[in-house]
Amino acid sequence: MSEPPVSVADSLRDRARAALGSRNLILVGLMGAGKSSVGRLVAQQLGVPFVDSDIEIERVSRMTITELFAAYGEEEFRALEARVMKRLLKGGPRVVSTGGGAFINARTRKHIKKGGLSIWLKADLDVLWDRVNKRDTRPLLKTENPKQTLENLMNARYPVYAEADLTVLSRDVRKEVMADEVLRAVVEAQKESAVS
Ligand SMILES: Nc1ncnc2c1ncn2[C@@H]1O[C@H](COP(=O)(O)OP(=O)(O)O)[C@@H](O)[C@H]1O
Ligand SMILES: O=C(O)C1=C[C@@H](OP(=O)(O)O)[C@@H](O)[C@H](O)C1
Ligand SMILES: [Mg+2]
Repeated sequence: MSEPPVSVADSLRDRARAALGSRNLILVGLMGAGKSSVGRLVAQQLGVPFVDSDIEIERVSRMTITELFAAYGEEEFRALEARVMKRLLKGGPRVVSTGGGAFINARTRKHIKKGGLSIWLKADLDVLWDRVNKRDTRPLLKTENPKQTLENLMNARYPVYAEADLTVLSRDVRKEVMADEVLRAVVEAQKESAVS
């Protein structure tokens, strides 16, 4: 009996799942890049658990990110974030979406590099701004000129995000298209490491 035809989408999913193996896939990048929403779709496609470090931080602290920043400041938030990330990365495979500052913190970055395959969702300022200015849940953008603040963060952080294992351009296309591009990047990375 002949095999049923395998759809292109199924084979991309299967190939990405095989390429990931038991590693975690960790999404990094600036606020608004789509880490939380695209990460969730990628996990569904791969059939592995999804965790978002911000949601996990809010769960363990029983406070919102905004409340944490207001009560304890950014430094304490980063220390908590580092501890939560270390724990989330212990098991695998998982898709882990990080908060935008996680990969910038040296301790957290070390956990991420050790904990799996990192992928930078890279976007330009206008794409990010269009997305983040619709909500006021991001304490770092509560400034007089939040678009300028976002641009300053881009300038400071992009060289660090560039240390991620993989990069995918986050643009104005559907989240499902972005999720497919992430899967494709995972497959391509595996092919390249097999050749070298
Ligand atoms: N590819 C996309 N197309 C349109 N809107 C998007 C896309 N990716 C994310 N968004 C929207 O942009 C906002 C920020 O996305 P989110 O996933 O929270 O980003 P991050 O976690 O990187 O800050 C959300 O409202 C989300 O629905
Ligand atoms: O860039 C940052 O430093 C932050 C990004 C946020 O997550 P998202 O990138 O998911 O918005 C959240 O962790 C916190 O507001 C700080
Ligand atoms: Mg997020």
